[in-house]
Amino acid sequence: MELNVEKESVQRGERLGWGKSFLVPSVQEIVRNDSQSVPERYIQEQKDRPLISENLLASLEIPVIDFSLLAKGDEDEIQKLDLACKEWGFFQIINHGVREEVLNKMKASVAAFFELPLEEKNKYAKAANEIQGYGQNFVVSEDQKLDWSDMIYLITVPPENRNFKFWPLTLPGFKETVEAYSSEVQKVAEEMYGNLSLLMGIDRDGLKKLQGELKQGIRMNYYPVCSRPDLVLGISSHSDGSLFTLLLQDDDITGLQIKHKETWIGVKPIPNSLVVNIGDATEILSNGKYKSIEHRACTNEKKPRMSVATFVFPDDEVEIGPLESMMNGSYLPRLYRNIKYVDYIRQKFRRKMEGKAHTDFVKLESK
Ligand SMILES: O=C(O)CCC(=O)C(=O)O
Ligand SMILES: [Fe+2]
Repeated sequence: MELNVEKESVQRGERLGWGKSFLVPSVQEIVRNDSQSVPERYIQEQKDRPLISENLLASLEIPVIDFSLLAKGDEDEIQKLDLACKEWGFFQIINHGVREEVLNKMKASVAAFFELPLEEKNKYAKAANEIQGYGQNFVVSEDQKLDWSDMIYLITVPPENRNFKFWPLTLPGFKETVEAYSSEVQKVAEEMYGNLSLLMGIDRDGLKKLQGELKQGIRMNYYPVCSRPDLVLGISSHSDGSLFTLLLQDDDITGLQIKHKETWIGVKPIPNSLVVNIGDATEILSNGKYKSIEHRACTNEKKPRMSVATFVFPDDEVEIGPLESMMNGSYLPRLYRNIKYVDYIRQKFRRKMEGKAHTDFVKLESK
């Protein structure tokens, strides 16, 4: 119902953008002013609180894929990728080709941005009706619990979609570094796109032909220290709306947790690797074979954590739906309806981040 109303207004030619979010205070600033107290709005309901004290099944580790083997067409590695996407929806990639120097510069640039005084960062603040810029997204009501993090989100590919009013251009090297990182990560994304095509039974360039070139947005997350990491979440449980996401994280802090077989598992970083996770769009294209997995980020008392999430997604106007090759009569019936990508994303941004509620929205009733 709601979606139809929105479609009509798009037809009337209104530019709605991807979504809106209430403006909220900087958590970094809250901690700077008072490092001990945790305001009520950040204290999660009991059921959502992280299990900090548990060992989080540390022995269970997500798969590791050697990306250089995929690029060579190594059959065993492609099978490993299939299993990683199917059973886990999350894996770490090594030998991905993004230069170590670029990874380090990217981390340094993100750190330098968040170190800027608040007045300076606020020059790049997002407006309530935009998703790009410095601030927080997915805040859709006044009484919703808030995440213990700040972020800056920038659309990076295609380059003509960059909106430099949100880029801290006065920060030395920031633009060059983000551009270099964006283009090296995009190559990894292209390789992944090709492999996903093969895994879904179409030609290597099949997804590109069907869905067009990959778009890209980079979300830089900053999680300040928290005196009560047992009460808050850095990012609430959610799945990504992307085709897939490539995450760069600090080497020495385990903050990311994924829900695997109903249990939260911590993702221990492998230095210089990237974490890849399947997004909602791939879940829909694959007719549910590869699921977008719920994940969240936890905080700690000792050290702020940063992460860089690169989301790759199709064009707004592309219709996503299960590929023909992923449906097969009564054996593999269609499980999701088709939806224009921009409509999917708009409904996603209209709700708070809430586990898998978003893919359920396009799921068909029948099992
Ligand atoms: O910081 C992390 O580990 C997770 C970030 C994330 O899930 C996101 O930005 O969508
Ligand atoms: Fe995410």
